[in-house]
Amino acid sequence: MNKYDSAESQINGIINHLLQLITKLLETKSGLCIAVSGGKSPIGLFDKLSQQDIDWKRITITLVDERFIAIDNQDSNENLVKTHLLQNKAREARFIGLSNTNMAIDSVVDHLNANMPEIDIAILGMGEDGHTASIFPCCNELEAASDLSTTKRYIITNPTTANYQRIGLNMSALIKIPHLVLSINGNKKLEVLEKALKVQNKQPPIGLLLSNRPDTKIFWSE
Ligand SMILES: O=C1O[C@H](COP(=O)(O)O)[C@@H](O)[C@H](O)[C@H]1O
Repeated sequence: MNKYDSAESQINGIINHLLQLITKLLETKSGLCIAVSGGKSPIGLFDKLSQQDIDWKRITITLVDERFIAIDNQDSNENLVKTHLLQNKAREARFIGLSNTNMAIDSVVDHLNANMPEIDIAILGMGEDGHTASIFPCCNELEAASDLSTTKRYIITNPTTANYQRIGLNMSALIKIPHLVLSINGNKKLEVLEKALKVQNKQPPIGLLLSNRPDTKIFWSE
């Protein structure tokens, strides 16, 4: 785990890692798909990442998860990404969102499962309950969302401790993404993460992810 003494140095650490990784991957691939998390934590990272000299025309940005709400809603992860990441130099990136409230949620998920590109890099977050993406320890869908044998990638979850119905990548899809970055802040989340690193079961979801992907690059600051 990379621990930093300020959020600014943590962001710089993640950016350096991403710049090296993206440059290397673009030597052999014509384009890359990067899935990012929403919530409140990634705002500073998005603002800084948007200013980097990256060949953004070759980058597709998508989300690891989304709330099933209109995209102009303040709580929409798409809204957050459009406001903070798809700005400055990153305006040239392509974006694929996950929510479309003009369609029934099942049809949206079917469409995503049939059409979404493979993801090369995911920037994950974690809640204080150990959820990652929209796989919440409290949700009734936890067992299905944690089934590592499923070939479907996108699922619906209904968290009981957070608002909104969600659409997101399931655990099987998350652990197959070649490059995983986990960014977390605060002592409470550090405590949850350190406990989760010792478990092998589905509780909390971040524990299942990290036990399957010990190569995940973790960045923390208070
Ligand atoms: O609901 C969500 O929560 C997690 C963590 O969010 P944060 O505000 O505590 O950083 C986030 O990673 C996920 O994408 C989001 O939809």
